[in-house]
Amino acid sequence: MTHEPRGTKAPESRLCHVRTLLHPTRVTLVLDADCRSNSQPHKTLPRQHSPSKKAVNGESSPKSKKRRKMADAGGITKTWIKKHIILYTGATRHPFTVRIRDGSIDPSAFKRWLAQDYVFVREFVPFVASVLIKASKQSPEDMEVVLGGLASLSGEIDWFKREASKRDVSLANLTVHNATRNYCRLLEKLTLPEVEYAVAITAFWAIEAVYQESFAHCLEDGNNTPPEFVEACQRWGSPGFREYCRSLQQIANRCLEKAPEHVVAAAETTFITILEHEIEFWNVSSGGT
Ligand SMILES: Cc1ncc(CN)c(N)n1
Repeated sequence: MTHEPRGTKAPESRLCHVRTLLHPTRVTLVLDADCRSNSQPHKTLPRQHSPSKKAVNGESSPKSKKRRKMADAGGITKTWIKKHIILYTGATRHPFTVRIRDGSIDPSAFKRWLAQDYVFVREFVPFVASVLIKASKQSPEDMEVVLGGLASLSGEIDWFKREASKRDVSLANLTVHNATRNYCRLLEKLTLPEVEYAVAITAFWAIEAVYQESFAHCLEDGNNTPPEFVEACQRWGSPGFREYCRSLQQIANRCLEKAPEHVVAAAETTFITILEHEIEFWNVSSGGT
């Protein structure tokens, strides 16, 4: 499957037609007639066109005023979380992680997740490396935050190998599920040099934030997380990882405030697409194909 440059449909018009159906083990996304179905390619890359000078300078259009308001309200990404709260909750409170938290997780579901996420993380490395290259051209501070994330992936890959061997999960000759393959293809597209930094850093933040929120919930008060899964939850649910995600979010907000309208629109579409992919990915872990 290849991803074409994104279409012209505004994210707002798509999202008002999205519903999620909750089921004990999976979250189903339902898109109405004028939205694409789940099986169609995701369109996330910015269209190549020249924005007007006003849009570039972000000066006086009603949209740029709206953006300034969003910045004052705690950042554009925060307003997107609120705007797309159904999808966001679908990704961050998925039955898979909720079951880890309440202790009812099937160990075979955890093993399935482990193997698929190992595949994902290996593909995540070149994506993060591409964000690092883009960050290095923006600011030394951004570069250091992204470099920290990239460096930690080496330990993460080792952790997956150790966990797999502890749990008798073979990482050789894995069957890669469609949801994993599709998500990896999205990462590949987002790795391209022509993807704007604002879009790439927003994607990076969203990917990390879903795991942070999901696994932090498994450690919050009232949890019944079985001891054998606590280490996994701490990997992404720790205060340190939360701080790192906040730094990514601040970088994304800063870039989005300065970006032309078409890049902001592309970043929002990418944010939505990532939430959809995260849900599909959890669904596989919960027993889907
Ligand atoms: C699918 C997925 N999403 C996010 C992460 C966190 N890096 C991950 N490991 N896997």
